[in-house]
Amino acid sequence: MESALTARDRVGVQDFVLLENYNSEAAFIENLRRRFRENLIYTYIGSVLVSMNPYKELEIYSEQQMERYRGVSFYEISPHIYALSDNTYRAMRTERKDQCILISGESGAGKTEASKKILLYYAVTCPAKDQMDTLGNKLLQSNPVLEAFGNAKTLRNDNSSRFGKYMDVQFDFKVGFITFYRNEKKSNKPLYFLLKQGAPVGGHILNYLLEKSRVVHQNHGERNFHIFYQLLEGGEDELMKRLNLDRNPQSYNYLVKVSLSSGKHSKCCLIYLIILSDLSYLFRAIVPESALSVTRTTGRLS
Ligand SMILES: Nc1ncnc2c1ncn2[C@@H]1O[C@H](COP(=O)(O)OP(=O)(O)OP(=O)(O)O)[C@@H](O)[C@H]1O
Repeated sequence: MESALTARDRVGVQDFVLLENYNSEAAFIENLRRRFRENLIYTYIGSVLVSMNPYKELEIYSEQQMERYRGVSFYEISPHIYALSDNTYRAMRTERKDQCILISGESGAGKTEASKKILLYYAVTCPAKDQMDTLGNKLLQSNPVLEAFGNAKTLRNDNSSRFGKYMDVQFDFKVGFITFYRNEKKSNKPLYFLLKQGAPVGGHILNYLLEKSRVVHQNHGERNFHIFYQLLEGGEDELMKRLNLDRNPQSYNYLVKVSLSSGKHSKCCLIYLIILSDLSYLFRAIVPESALSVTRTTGRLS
């Protein structure tokens, strides 16, 4: 198992706990900066992962990288969101307790991307049950739908989530026993329960605090929810005709700069409300329901 840290991994300190000047904000920032210059965007503070948005594609999310982090202890290898994902998964299996990963940060920090990386890690590395082997993929594939209705371009982020998201992934388990033998005699104890499978079998995505006001008002330089533009751009001709829509977003006040008193029509608002009410059914179809859920906090990102 490869666990050696390269010289590059050792730029600065990879855990702020090891920072000599640990109570200096300047030293903290300087360490982040030194690592960031080397495209090392992850640094630990103990079990918390600090992530910096590189705003460019880095070659650190491949399947080979996932393999590197599988089953390896947190501190043996350079900090990574896969390390946190793997650690959380293993804690769930060994402690047999629900786990929670809390992702926080300002707009554009990379929270949504981080959550996708975590899901991708589970989709690729967790054992899969035959009938459910695409669950991780289903959760991932639901993202574009959610983002169409809940994301919009803002001044800080071209794909800003305008709602809070709670997502849980449920894993199956099987209770097993180990019976210990001493001198070929069966001992009464101990009997251990084992979490044997650990395959993702279900999940939920809950949305809350959707910024509904964006439908009728956006700040300068910002846009309405993606779905409006996607509908006008990609909707089939027949649908466009039925909804009496024209393809040019400029025709709609709500898709350019809004003036509520203007005479232009606001059909998109109505369409949005109808589609939004259908969304829960759509998700029920994509994401099957099942048993376990998550609560324990193990880390913070971004
Ligand atoms: N790990 C990463 N690698 C490369 N680019 C990234 C990464 N994380 C984020 N980005 C870039 O930054 C953009 C903003 O990230 P993201 O949408 O995840 O931010 P956010 O914290 O969810 O913002 P908001 O709170 O506004 O929704 C992404 O669209 C992507 O271009």
